Amino acid sequence: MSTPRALTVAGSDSGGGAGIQADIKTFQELGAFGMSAVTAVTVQNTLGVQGVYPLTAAAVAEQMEAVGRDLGVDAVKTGMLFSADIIEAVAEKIESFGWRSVVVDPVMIAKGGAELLRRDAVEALKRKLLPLALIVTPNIPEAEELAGMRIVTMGDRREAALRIAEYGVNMVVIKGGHAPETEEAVDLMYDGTAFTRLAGRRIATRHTHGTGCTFSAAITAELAKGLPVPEAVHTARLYIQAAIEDSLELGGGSGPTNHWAYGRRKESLV
Ligand SMILES: Nc1ncnc2c1ncn2[C@@H]1O[C@H](COP(=O)(O)OP(=O)(O)O)[C@@H](O)[C@H]1O
Ligand SMILES: Cc1ncc(COP(=O)(O)O)c(N)n1
Repeated sequence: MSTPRALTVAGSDSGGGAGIQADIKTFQELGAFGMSAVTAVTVQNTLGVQGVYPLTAAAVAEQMEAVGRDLGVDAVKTGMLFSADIIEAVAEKIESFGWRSVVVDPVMIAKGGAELLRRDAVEALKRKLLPLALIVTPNIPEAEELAGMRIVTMGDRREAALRIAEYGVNMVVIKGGHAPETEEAVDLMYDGTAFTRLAGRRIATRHTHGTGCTFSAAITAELAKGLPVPEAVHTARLYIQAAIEDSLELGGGSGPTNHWAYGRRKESLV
């Protein structure tokens, strides 16, 4: 069997819980070979983002070209893209390589409030990148921005998913981590015709740094292995649930999730 190859185009998180670091750990745990094109270096720990140093769009495009041309890519995800220039360069490379298994995590604002996507880049994300995405995974504030509406109820979420799908993306998953406190964390998936509710037990914890990155990376790893999107999303939901439940309790703020948890649980069942 050939080795599944997954590429992340995202920012570096020095704290290791989100961004490129979360993605590569997740790829590895789920059995995909991980590669990266770094868009920006962030100075970050569990207490927040203390600095953002973006790379040029050319540097991002060259990294994608280097891995695409030589190692090959079965699935790609995007995370923090920071500027319209970088988004345009990334979209251009995805198109020129003809990559189809494309997961767009439309990272905008870090949990502590730092801007990871410039406000003037949102339009480029909608017009250039979403039409190339197989699946887009906004959290509620990101879905509000993309759909141009407030989201309070599940009905609002369904309406937002319909609006986001109009940009030409096949599947939309609006994640529920930011929804008001309930017993369950519920993600809503829209596949162009039907809605599916993906629910898990909501864990009372502050250690949710990088949950969105980890969830979208798990989807990407499964797509790289050739799984269909609904199955990839289902596995990603189990992966992030385990990673949040078996918290590592690291750092003085919002700590990382446990990228080993899913694999260790599976091993203990064998
Ligand atoms: N406290 C929690 N308990 C269980 N699952 C959670 C919790 N917080 C987030 N999740 C799950 O983690 C994933 C990422 O969600 P979310 O936090 O909304 O994304 P982001 O990190 O992009 O803001 C989703 O599948 C969501 O349901
Ligand atoms: C480099 C980088 N990329 C993304 C996030 C978002 O993290 P989260 O998944 O917690 O919203 C982050 N904090 N840093």
